[in-house]
Amino acid sequence: MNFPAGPLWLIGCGNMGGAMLRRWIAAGLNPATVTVITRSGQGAPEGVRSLTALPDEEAPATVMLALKPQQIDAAQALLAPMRGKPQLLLSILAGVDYAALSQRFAADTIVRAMPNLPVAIGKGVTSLYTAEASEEAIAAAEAFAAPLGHYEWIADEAHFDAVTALAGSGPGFVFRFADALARAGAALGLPGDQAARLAIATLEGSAIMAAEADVSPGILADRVASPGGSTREGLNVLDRDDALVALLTATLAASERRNAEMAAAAR
Ligand SMILES: NC(=O)C1=CN([C@@H]2O[C@H](COP(=O)(O)OP(=O)(O)OC[C@H]3O[C@@H](n4cnc5c(N)ncnc54)[C@H](OP(=O)(O)O)[C@@H]3O)[C@@H](O)[C@H]2O)C=CC1
Ligand SMILES: O=C(O)[C@@H]1CCC=N1
Repeated sequence: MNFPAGPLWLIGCGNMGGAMLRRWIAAGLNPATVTVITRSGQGAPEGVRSLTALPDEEAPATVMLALKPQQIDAAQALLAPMRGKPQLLLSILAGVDYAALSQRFAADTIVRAMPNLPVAIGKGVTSLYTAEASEEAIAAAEAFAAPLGHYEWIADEAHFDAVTALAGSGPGFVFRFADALARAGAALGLPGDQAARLAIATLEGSAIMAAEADVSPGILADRVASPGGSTREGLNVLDRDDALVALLTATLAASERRNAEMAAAAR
């Protein structure tokens, strides 16, 4: 799939915008078609023009908003003098909804995109939502999403905050789990560095196996647990009163709530 024709402007290029842009360039996007605009002029990959104000000699085909949700008004002020309107405006701002975006920004099509950090290695998850789009605009959004890893359209925007909690924030929770697994191993007496290596390699193999399996992770967990063996004893701790499910439900609910607060602040 080819990238849509440029120019592409990124407003903000930090942890997430930078990860996406680096991946796009690795997948063949011509860096000469990209302009990054930030306050500091820092963070753009090599070969990409980096500015602190809008370029006045070109009109962008695509604009991606990659600053913080709390900076949406600054983005609106920054883009106000833009010539014409882009064909596609992508927003990765957590929480900020389609209505808040369309009130502030003119574009032929606005698409909310919620990536996660493994986009950096082409193994991310990107959720997409738009209220209205032509086939051409959908193809353009997918051309940007495809090199990042798995992507899905979310039919109902009301689910977007939950999707953001599960997949957008998800790597944060998984990294924390990896750390906790290692610390638990160290608490049993393993050297810390060895426990960390074993925990990460175990997560890597298990995630790849779950992705390739034709049965659910629940069934795979049962396959690890030999009858009367030690895994079942450990699973009993996670399963007692649905302890792990309850913990993760509370975790996602807290994130979802914060997304809703950020959405309300942007309205
Ligand atoms: N981190 C993640 O895993 C994910 C983040 N997101 C979303 O991505 C967005 C960015 O998050 P993240 O990359 O983590 O944040 P960072 O703080 O790493 O990056 C923010 C970027 O915005 C720039 N910026 C801030 N203010 C302005 C401004 N007024 N004009 C232009 N640029 C500005 C900053 O540069 P400077 O300070 O130089 O202006 C920086 O490049 C957020 O909306 C977040 O919800 C979505 C999914 C996952
Ligand atoms: O923490 C945040 O607000 C963003 C949203 C998803 C991941 N990071």
